Amino acid sequence: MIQMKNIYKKYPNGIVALNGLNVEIDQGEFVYIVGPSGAGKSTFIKMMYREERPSSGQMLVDGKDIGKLKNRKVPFLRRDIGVVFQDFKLLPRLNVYENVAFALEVIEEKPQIIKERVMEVLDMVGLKHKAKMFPRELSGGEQQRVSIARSIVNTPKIMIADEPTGNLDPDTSWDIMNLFEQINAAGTTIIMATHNREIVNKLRHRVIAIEGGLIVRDAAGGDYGYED
Ligand SMILES: Nc1ncnc2c1ncn2[C@@H]1O[C@H](COP(=O)(O)OP(=O)(O)OP(=O)(O)O)[C@@H](O)[C@H]1O
Repeated sequence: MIQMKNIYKKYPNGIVALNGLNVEIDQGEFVYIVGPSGAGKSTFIKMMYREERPSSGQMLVDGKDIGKLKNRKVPFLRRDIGVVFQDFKLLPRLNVYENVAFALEVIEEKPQIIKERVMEVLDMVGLKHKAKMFPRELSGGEQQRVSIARSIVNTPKIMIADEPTGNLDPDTSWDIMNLFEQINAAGTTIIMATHNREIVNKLRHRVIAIEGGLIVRDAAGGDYGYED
C-alpha cells in the first residue's frame, strides 16, 4: 500500500535528508523506523503524509503518487492517514471532545455520527470521563491518548507516529504502545519512528533502520540495534 521508489530529498538549505530510498510497506504491517539523530527518520515519515515532497522519486500510497498531489487534494489524503506526534499538537482552546470531533467536523460528518464516534474512540483510549477537560488539565500520557483518539476517529488505513513516546515516562509509554498494538490488531498499518530501544526490542515488529538518508537494515521482528 506504501511504496517509495528512489526517494531523494534535498532541503532548500542544501541538506540531503533522503538519498535514494526504496521500500514497500503492506496493509496491516507494524513498522518501526529507527536510526541516529539526523538520519532522516522524520523526513521519511513526512513524505508519507505529504508534509514534505520528494525532490525526486515516487511516493506511492495505494498506487497514487502523492508527491504529485495538488495541495488542495492533500486534505483528502489525510483522511486516510492518522498522524501522532511527540508533542501531541492538541488545540489548547478546545476540550478533549472538541479536539477529537474536529477531524470529523472538517469533513462535514453528520452531528449524530460525530457524537457517537468521538465517544467511542474516547472510550477506547480510556478518556470518556475526561471529555470536557482541556489539554492543559491532562497529563502527558492523557494528552497523547487524546491525540491517538483524534488520529483514529475517521478510521484511517494508515497511522503514522513520530516519536510518540518521546515525552512520556516508561510506564505511560507502555500504555500508549498497548493502544498502538490494539489499533494495529484491528488492521491499521502503523509506521512509527522511535528512539525507544526497550519498546522495539520487546514488542517485536519489522524494523527499518535509516542512516545518512538510506535504509541500512530492514528486518521482520528485528531489534533496535543501537546503543544510544
Ligand atoms: N525543514 C528542514 N529544512 C532543512 N533541513 C532539514 C529540515 N528538516 C530536517 N532537516 C535536516 O535533514 C536531516 C534529517 O533530519 P530528520 O529530522 O529527518 O532526522 P531524524 O532522523 O528524524 O532525526 P531525530 O532523530 O533527531 O529526530 C538533518 O540533517 C536535518 O538537519
